[in-house]
Amino acid sequence: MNPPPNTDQLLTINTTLAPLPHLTNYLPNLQTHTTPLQHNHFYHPSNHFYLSQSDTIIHRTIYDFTRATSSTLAYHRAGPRKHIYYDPRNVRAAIVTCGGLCPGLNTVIRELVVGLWEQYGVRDIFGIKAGYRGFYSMDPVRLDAKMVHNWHKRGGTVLETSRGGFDLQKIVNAIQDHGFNQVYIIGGDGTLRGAVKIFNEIQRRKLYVGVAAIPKTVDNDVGIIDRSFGFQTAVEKAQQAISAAHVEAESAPNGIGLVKLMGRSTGHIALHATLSSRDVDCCLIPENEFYLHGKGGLFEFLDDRLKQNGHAVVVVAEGAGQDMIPRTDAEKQDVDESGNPVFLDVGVWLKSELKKWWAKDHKDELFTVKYIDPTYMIRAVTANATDNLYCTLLAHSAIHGVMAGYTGFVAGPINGNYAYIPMDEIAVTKNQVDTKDHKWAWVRSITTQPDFQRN
Ligand SMILES: Nc1ncnc2c1ncn2[C@@H]1O[C@H](COP(=O)(O)OP(=O)(O)O)[C@@H](O)[C@H]1O
Ligand SMILES: O=P(O)(O)OC[C@H]1O[C@](O)(COP(=O)(O)O)[C@@H](O)[C@@H]1O
Ligand SMILES: [Mg+2]
Repeated sequence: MNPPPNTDQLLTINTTLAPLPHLTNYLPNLQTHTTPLQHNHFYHPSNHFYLSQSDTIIHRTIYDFTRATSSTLAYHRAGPRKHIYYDPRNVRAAIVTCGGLCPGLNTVIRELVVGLWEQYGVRDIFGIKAGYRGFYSMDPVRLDAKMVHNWHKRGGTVLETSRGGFDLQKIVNAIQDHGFNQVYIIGGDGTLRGAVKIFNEIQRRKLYVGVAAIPKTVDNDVGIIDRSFGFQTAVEKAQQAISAAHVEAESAPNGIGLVKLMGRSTGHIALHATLSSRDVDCCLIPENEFYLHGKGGLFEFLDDRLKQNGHAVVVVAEGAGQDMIPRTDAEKQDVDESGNPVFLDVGVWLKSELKKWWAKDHKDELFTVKYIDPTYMIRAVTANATDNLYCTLLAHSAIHGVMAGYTGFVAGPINGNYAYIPMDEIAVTKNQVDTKDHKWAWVRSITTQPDFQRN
């Protein structure tokens, strides 16, 4: 074992500040204005109220003190700046939501509108209908603070959303034609990849247009940030499905409760719902391949569990086990309008495999599988209190950043503080469950499920 470090030992951390794009990078003569917050009688700006270029957040906070040096990236802190690069009277802001639903979408829209309206006095705020395609195929909808007043109490997105329809030239032409000079894009990994292209094209055309994105992913699959908004709400809802599955399973001889949860390529919802519920016997996620038959397989484990407890609960993330489900060549090629692979229903397949297994091996014993698929129920809800507050802080962070002239960034929390992260950096990240870390070990220890490593 390594000896503990001396108390006088020094750890040097080399910090590199991630470059944050600014409008003046390509429009050097832009005029600045004093922020209207300075004269807003609800705010009493003190010395530490405004942030400056040098306020940063360090990304990595965990270090081995026995190493003499280490390194990390730092990001600019989100928050109001004293000098802004827009005259609020001339701001024309556009807000768009893209991709699948997520609890809190309406809160983010509401807070963007109210923040622009109340804090900066912006009066020209527009909603783009139905995702990216709405820029060029539909009229923008004028929004005001009164109109969005209670939107946070509604699930979904009042602006509507869609997949596909990304046409870069048409979108940027529409931004120019409508005279938008601030664009707020709310969406997940696909949306962020599109937002990077929009930002690059805006830069290429040297347009006076600030672009900010707010990461939306119920799957929590975007990297760098602590977690995505709506994720906690979804986990909370998922637990209701697990509880129901548990009740059904407990109330039948050899009862299996099977719950399928969202998670296209990551199992965060399944993992967190499993850890919080404690009723789950086996959690199957895309990051950890599993198999059904033979030694160390799912059925051997369930056989034991049914003998011990008389029932079992299995949670499966939608992207898990996809390689095992038989599919036609056409199904293998199937993608949605955004180009995401279309999955077959792992829950339906698993239910049928469970029944086949039982019929073959335990013919005469009673057996029940109750399959619960709460897919859209966990995301088509309003955000809980924590997520609502989080959405507000994200929206306000985005506004302050755009007003300060920053562009091509994503607003998000890093180690509990809000930061501006370059869009192109976050668009290529992926937050997956680390099956080597403590959290997954904890899942394994409370479920005692197999590791599915054939050996
Ligand atoms: N690589 C990409 N380049 C440009 N646009 C993209 C890209 N991937 C997805 N999009 C667009 O982003 C929007 C949302 O993407 P999607 O994958 O459906 O949802 P999400 O953003 O929630 O992951 C769609 O309009 C889609 O066409
Ligand atoms: O049926 P839809 O609307 O395409 O949504 C299903 C997908 O949406 C998700 O919840 C999240 O997708 P995005 O974050 O990419 O929008 C996935 O887990 C799921 O596969
Ligand atoms: Mg996605």
